[in-house]
Amino acid sequence: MDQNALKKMAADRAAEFVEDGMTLGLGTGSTVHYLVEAIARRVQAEHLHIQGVSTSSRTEDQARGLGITMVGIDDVDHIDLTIDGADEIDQHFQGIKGGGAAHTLEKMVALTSAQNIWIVDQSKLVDTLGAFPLPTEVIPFGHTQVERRLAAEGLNPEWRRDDQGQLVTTHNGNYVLDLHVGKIAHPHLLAQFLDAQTGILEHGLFLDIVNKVVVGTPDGTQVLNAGR
Ligand SMILES: O=C[C@H](O)[C@H](O)[C@H](O)COP(=O)(O)O
Repeated sequence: MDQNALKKMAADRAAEFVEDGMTLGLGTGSTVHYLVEAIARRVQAEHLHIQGVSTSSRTEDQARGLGITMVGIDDVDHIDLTIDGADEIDQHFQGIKGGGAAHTLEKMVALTSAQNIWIVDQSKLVDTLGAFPLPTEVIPFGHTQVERRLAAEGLNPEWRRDDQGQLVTTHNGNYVLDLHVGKIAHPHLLAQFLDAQTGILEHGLFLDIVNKVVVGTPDGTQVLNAGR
């Protein structure tokens, strides 16, 4: 079974957690693409009244195009449930996100949400975080100084570039600095360090956030409860 089939399986299962009347946070990425399709099918078939809050223009455009009502994050007083993908999830349900450079908006939506579900294929489950380079979003002013500071700390920073070699920019017009840190033994300590760095708008460590993980496996979907 290919990876996309597993992503779709997880997305379809997670769409079942959507209830009539909910304000929903919608993440970003290839797995969320299947989720938005699955939610749109339910909205149409069951005449659900839901509204979505997006984490990227990609998701926003797709959801609107499929007939899902979308509202801005500053126009809602709460979000009931956010469903998003992830790049890595460890045994303690801590995660890395931002492979699509959307982690700042995703974290804002996740932290506003009463519940968070992540949808992944089984390859995203790891013992220890860090094989996936940790994304950080860096403001353009002084970005080289930020890179030097992180390099001096041994965090092996590398600017993310597109196929033409241009620096990737985020929704906010900032750059993405990926940290090749290897195994992250103490994610909270690293998060604390990165949170304190002037110039880093946000990093992709999502700690103590997710409530449930829906995993696509060749034997079917698994729903893992994080116990929070
Ligand atoms: O910035 C992107 C997001 O954090 C994605 O949710 C994450 O990269 C997973 O994406 P995908 O479902 O495409 O593997």
